[in-house]
Amino acid sequence: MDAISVSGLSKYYGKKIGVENVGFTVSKGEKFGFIGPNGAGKSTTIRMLMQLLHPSGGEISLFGKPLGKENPDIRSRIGYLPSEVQYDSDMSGHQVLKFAARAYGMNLQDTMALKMAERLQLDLSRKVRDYSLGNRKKLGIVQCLQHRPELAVLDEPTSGLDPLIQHEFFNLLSELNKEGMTVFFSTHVLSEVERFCDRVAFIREGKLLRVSRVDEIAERLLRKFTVILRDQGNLIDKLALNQLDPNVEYQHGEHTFQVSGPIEPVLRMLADAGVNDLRVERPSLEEIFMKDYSEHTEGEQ
Ligand SMILES: Nc1ncnc2c1ncn2[C@@H]1O[C@H](COP(=O)(O)OP(=O)(O)OP(=O)(O)O)[C@@H](O)[C@H]1O
Repeated sequence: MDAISVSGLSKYYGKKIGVENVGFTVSKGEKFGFIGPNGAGKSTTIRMLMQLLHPSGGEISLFGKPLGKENPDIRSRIGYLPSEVQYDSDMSGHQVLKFAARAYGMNLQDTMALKMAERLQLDLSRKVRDYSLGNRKKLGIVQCLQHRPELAVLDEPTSGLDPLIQHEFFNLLSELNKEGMTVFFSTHVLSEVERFCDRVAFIREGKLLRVSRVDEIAERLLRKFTVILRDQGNLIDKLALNQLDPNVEYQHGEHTFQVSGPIEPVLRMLADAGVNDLRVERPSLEEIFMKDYSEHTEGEQ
C-alpha cells in the first residue's frame, strides 16, 4: 500500500502558481526526498499533505484513504516537522514535549522523546523562547518523531543543524525507517538525498520535473572537468574535446567540459596530452536542475 499518493495536485495563490499538476506516490517503508530550489513548491505540497492548506485541485491519499473525508485517526499516524519551527512560550522544552505526547494520548516517559533529545544534544530544561534556531529545529524533530509515527513528513529538517547533529538525525531516521516508518522530507541539498533516500522527486517552479531512483541519478550524473594543459592556448580542436562535450569552453588558460559515464578514458587522453592542473567536480544541484529543466521544456516543444 502507498503511504502517500498524490495526483493532479495544484495550488494557486491568486494568479500565482504554488504547484501545478503534481503527482507521485511514496510506498510504505520508503525513504523519499523532495528536492528543489527556493520557491519551488515544496512547502506548499507538504502543507497540503498535512491538510494545513486547501488544494486548488487534485487528490491526496494517505495510507490509502483520501484526504478531505473524515479520517480523524490519520493525523496521529503522521509526524510533521514544519519548515519554520516557531516556539514562543515560557515553557521549557520538556514541557512542550509533555504536551505534545499528551496530544497523542501518551506519557512523555513512554515516548522516545527523552532519548532522542539526548542523542541530538538538546537541553530540555531551557525555555523554548530562548532556544537558538538549531535547538528549535531539534525540538521540532523530537516532537515530530517521539510517538513513532508510521509516516514522517519533514520540511527541510537539516537546515540550521550542524554536521554532527545532521549525522545523528539521519541515524535516527534510519533506525525508525528500519522499524517500518516511511520518510518523506524536503531539502535543497542533493548529497543528503543521495546518501539517505531510495527515490527523489525534483520540483521546480511548481512543476514536478521527474521522480527518479537515487541510484539511477548517480549513474546519470555528469562530471565537470576543468583542465590546464601543458601546452598553451586553445586546444579544443587539437584534442577533439568537442567530441566529449559540444559545449566545451576555453577561457583564461582553462578548458572546461562535462563528461558522463566512465572518466578513465578521459583521464588517459588528458595524461597523454600533458596536464598541469586538473579539477573534476560533480555538477551542482542547480546544474542538474537546469539540465532536467531544459530537457523537460524541449520535450514540450
Ligand atoms: N501564502 C502565499 N501567498 C502567495 N504566494 C505564496 C504563498 N506561499 C507560497 N507562495 C509562492 O508559491 C511558490 C512556492 O512556494 P513554497 O514555499 O511552496 O516553495 P518551497 O519550495 O518550499 O521554497 P523554500 O525552499 O524557499 O522554502 C513560490 O513562488 C512562493 O512565492
